[in-house]
Amino acid sequence: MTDGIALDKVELKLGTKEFRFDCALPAGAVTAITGPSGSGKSTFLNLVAGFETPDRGRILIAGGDVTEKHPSERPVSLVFQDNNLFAHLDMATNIGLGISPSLKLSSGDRAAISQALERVDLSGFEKRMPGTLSGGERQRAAFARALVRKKPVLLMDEPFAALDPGLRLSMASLLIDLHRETGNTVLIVTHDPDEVGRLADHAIFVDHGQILLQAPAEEFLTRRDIPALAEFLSG
Ligand SMILES: Nc1ncnc2c1ncn2[C@@H]1O[C@H](COP(=O)(O)OP(=O)(O)OP(=O)(O)O)[C@@H](O)[C@H]1O
Repeated sequence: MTDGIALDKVELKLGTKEFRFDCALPAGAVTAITGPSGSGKSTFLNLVAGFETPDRGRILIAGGDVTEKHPSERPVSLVFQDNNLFAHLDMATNIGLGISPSLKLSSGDRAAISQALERVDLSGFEKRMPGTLSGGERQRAAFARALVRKKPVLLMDEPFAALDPGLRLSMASLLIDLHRETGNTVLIVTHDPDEVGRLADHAIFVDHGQILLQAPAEEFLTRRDIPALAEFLSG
């Protein structure tokens, strides 16, 4: 049993692809999910988020069995590459959806939304529409939406992949700051070994639907004995 996240002998078949995940990820740490394209990184995250349900095995979050729970009932918030903002809703409303899907927001909730916008350097953006924001601003807004949910687990699927290198660095340092403040458990899917070095305490390497290595980030980045990992690390 773990306070973090466990995939306990999880098996899943999607089309012709088979996935087997059996691992425990530590609470309060940033774990990078890496691996070649098509290896199963997003599927791993989808199992934790509840967008996929295992054929066998269990998913545990903070010691609780969430295997049969709907995504909305799991103690997680999500940030994806395309940030999932609704184009026809202003920023305060988009972020409010993180608190209440029915948008029954109290004045306290509205204050929390403004605070979260401030925290990601978007003060005063409440009435702006997503289409009027730059890519980096939209991604910061997605962080703000994750922040207001105050969930113990943050799941991110290549959240910085669409950003230019400078923005990628500033978003990474924002993530590190937010992680220090909240102490939450973070899973981040990334293609980029440099991002593992910058952000992660631990890393797992997925290949053909299985975990080939789980290790502290420093060890992970220096291992050369697994050919697929060596290839991934050499870029
Ligand atoms: N619903 C599905 N039905 C059939 N095959 C699927 C389904 N979902 C995913 N797959 C396949 O499973 C494999 C793993 O997909 P997944 O998206 O988890 O990989 P990934 O490691 O995140 O890849 P990438 O880095 O390219 O985003 C891929 O070959 C994909 O085509």
